[in-house]
Amino acid sequence: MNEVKIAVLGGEGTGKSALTVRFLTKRFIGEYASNFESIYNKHLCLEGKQINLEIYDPCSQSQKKKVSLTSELHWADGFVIVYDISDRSSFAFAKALIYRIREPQSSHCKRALEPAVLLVGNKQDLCHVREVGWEEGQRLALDNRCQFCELSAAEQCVEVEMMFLRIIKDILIHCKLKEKRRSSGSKSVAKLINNVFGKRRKSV
Ligand SMILES: Nc1nc2c(ncn2[C@@H]2O[C@H](COP(=O)(O)OP(=O)(O)OP(=O)(O)O)[C@@H](O)[C@H]2O)c(=O)[nH]1
Repeated sequence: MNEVKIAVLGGEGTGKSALTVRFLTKRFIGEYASNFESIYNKHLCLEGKQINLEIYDPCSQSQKKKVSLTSELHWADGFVIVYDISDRSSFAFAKALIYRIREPQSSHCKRALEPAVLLVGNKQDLCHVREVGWEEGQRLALDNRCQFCELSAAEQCVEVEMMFLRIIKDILIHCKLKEKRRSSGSKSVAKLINNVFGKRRKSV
């Protein structure tokens, strides 16, 4: 069983809960409790692999709050960073979150490889009052080795599902690479030990 942990982060009211609930229940209910944090659990089968998925949806976070993320960086295998395309300040907050995740010292928290990140421009149905261009989102993602998409939790069920499946697949690829590195690392340590003791044995 593969364990996959995703933290859904972003500015206040960007639609973190709407996206999470849409993925888990296929529904958009409009208003979501924002005064408590939740970890949702879901079992799924993806490309023949059994996955135990946990999704962390924090309680309402003030954008003025310091972007510390220490516990999230220890807990999560991947991040969905959400901004609202009709709210420029939420894009600035998403940028700060991505910079924090990509800081060199952050990668020491849980892993040898940097975590998977998917940047999401939500509320695409509000494109008539758009404040953040599609290209800006794409550029931020490209510059920081993130995946990117724009969608609407309110109007697009399939796209939301595809978005979560995309980050899960990305996390599984990262896990595979990590295992490969670990096993090739232990092989080279074994080789080194063998060389050293092999040489000693010869000289006795
Ligand atoms: N038009 C539109 N509204 C949306 C969309 N997604 C969420 N909303 C609305 O945006 C508001 C905030 O959504 P939430 O899901 O509570 O956002 P959140 O990021 O979890 O909010 P906090 O936990 O308070 O930070 C709600 O009124 C939602 O109905 C969307 O795709 N389009």
